[in-house]
Amino acid sequence: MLRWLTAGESHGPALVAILEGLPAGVRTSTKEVAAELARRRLGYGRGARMKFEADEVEFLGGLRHGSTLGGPVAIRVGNTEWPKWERVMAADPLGADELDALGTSGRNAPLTRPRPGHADLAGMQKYGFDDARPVLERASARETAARVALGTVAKAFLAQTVEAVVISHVVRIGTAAAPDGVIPGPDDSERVDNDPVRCLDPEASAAMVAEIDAAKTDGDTLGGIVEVVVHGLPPGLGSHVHGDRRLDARLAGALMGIQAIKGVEVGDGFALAATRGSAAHDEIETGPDGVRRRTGRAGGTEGGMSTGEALRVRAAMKPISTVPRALDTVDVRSLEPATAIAQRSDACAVPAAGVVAEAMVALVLADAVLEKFGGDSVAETARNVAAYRDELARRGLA
Ligand SMILES: Cc1cc2nc3c(=O)[nH]c(=O)nc-3n(C[C@H](O)[C@H](O)[C@H](O)COP(=O)(O)O)c2cc1C
Ligand SMILES: C=C(O[C@@H]1CC(C(=O)O)=C[C@@H](OP(=O)(O)O)[C@H]1O)C(=O)O
Repeated sequence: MLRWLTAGESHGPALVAILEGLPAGVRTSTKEVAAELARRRLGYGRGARMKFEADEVEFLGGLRHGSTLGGPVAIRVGNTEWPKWERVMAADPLGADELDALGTSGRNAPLTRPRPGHADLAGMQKYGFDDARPVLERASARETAARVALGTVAKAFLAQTVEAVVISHVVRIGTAAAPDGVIPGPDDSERVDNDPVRCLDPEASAAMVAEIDAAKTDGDTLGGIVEVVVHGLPPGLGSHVHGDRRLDARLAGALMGIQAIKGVEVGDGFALAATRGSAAHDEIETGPDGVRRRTGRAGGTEGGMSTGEALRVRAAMKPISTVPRALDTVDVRSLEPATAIAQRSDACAVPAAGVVAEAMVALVLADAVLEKFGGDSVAETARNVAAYRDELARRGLA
């Protein structure tokens, strides 16, 4: 239904992202994408590059006068670092003089001391490189800017069809955790973004900032956990009929596809494993809004389908792998023990990972909405959504 693809290197001229399969009439703009990209750059613990680099957004196709045309949407996110890397990352072969001028030091120095936890060593083994540069350029989470650009369009589609709102917050950085049960509402986005670590609980936020400061002082890095919450989804997105159509499986795959994400939890997932069924499942009752779950432990999916309750998924991020107090490694040329590459880096990027996770969840949900409701225009999709909701109401089920 909906397909997406990104291309580009961390220090190349630009990232390019394509979204194919979106109906006509989704209202969005360069300004809206730029605002989402700005959210991704924020967060206490990000490295120097976030300050001096800007994201240059340009729609290359699929959008006219602020409305999608039904064709592939193509977005370019320019890397303002490019002038410094023009030679090192040149697409075309360099002449002998240019190669001489470039040399093998500074930015062009071969990176032969792979970082534990990054893609360096496995990438060098797999692709036959003896330099980590060609690997890290694409493994870098710079690529997540392209995903967030597409996620902005997916979010607009969700808002304009099913009227769903996607929001995220940070629930853990290192050992500092937000209290359980603090879940952002649909209007809390600004409040979350105004916090330095995008955490809703002020005390936990202060503890997270202190933990980042301590890690930096020790030349160390941190990971954590983000939670994405989606309000307003209809029941019945995804399906129980086959594993690869399950909404929870599709969300987990998309979140695990983000750099450094090593665990995904739907609702109270892992905690539920330790409780009895009577205390784990969300009992069903009728009320003014039709048939509803009394609690939200399942995180808004049952049987691989959305339940119509708030969707809640968590993603666990491992600590940043460029550890300033460099870790032990091996120099792949000499095979002698060495310390790993440790250039400038983020100390903690969990707040940014939350924004990226929102984008991935929005893309999966936009795909699931199109699968269920179809439509070649936003108006058509919205009509189909309204007809489904009317039918659920007629049956007393919504
Ligand atoms: C938003 C974001 C920013 C990141 N920044 C850095 C960084 O500055 N330095 C670093 O070594 N890793 C950083 N990472 C993590 C690496 O991209 C990631 O650890 C690496 O790709 C290997 O992860 P993997 O084992 O999941 O592939 C970042 C990840 C994300 C999501
Ligand atoms: C550039 C971004 O993140 C980068 C992700 C990243 C990594 O290894 O994943 C390493 C760092 O890049 P550099 O080594 O050039 O400083 C981050 O700055 C970004 O998020 O826009």
